[in-house]
Amino acid sequence: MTLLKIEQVSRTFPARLGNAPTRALEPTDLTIGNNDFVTILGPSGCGKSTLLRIVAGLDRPSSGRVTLDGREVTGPGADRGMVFQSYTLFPWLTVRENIAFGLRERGVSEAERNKIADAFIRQVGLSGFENHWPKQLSGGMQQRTAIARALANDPKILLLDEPFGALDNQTRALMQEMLLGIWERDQKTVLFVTHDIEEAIFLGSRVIVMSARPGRVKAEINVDLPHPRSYKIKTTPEFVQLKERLVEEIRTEALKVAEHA
Ligand SMILES: Nc1ncnc2c1ncn2[C@@H]1O[C@H](COP(=O)(O)OP(=O)(O)OP(=O)(O)O)[C@@H](O)[C@H]1O
Repeated sequence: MTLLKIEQVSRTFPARLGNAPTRALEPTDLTIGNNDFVTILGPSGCGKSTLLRIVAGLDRPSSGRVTLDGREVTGPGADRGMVFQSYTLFPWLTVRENIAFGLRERGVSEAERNKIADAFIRQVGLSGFENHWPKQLSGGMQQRTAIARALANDPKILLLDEPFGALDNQTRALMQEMLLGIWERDQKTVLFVTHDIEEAIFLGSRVIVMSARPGRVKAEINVDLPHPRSYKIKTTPEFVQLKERLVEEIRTEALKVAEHA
């Protein structure tokens, strides 16, 4: 069943300070089904974040429309859970309070929201850190908290914009496994932006490759690797073959960017 529909969505940023307008996104179509895990891969500046921000309702398209569960997106809403690359926790709230923030806004009782928050704290492996402040956490732990905060609102779709981009490789690999484990268990719908090819394949059921700016969908590749996936899958011939194909696709686009730089 279709959950998210992106129809002919484009974005041009208006001219500023004598600069020409920036065409960030060509008219783009994308359909995401319930429980899909879709990864969007593309060279720097191809409009990945722009597309995600439009789906989140943080920006408006210049043309086209986005519908979530049949309703047009016109602004932010609790039906979409967002996680960014930069750490966005509220510094004045503890881990538990950060995770329970949306529930508090919705008027859920303290006992109930603590119960829900603690369940997500366990899921993301943060037991024992409930009462820590964000500044006491590593980058990986902050992102675990941000993911738990997004999940605690039980959104229809999770929107993740390079959530592991600032983490070291070891932490990043562990976070990928954690997120995939949650998806495999709870069957959430996820739209995940990355420029890391391995990450896009390991996590995704489908990889969307975007072209160089102005971005458009250049290729859609199904990832038919079995679940549950462990990190060991990254060295299988099937994985390596997919990786080689995507390296070629991305390289072509990156070269176009370099030629115009
Ligand atoms: N608010 C804005 N005003 C003007 N131009 C913008 C704005 N936001 C983005 N752009 C431009 O639109 C293009 C696409 O940007 P976007 O951040 O969506 O790319 P991206 O694919 O997410 O890049 P990266 O992988 O480097 O994060 C870029 O050329 C960027 O400079």
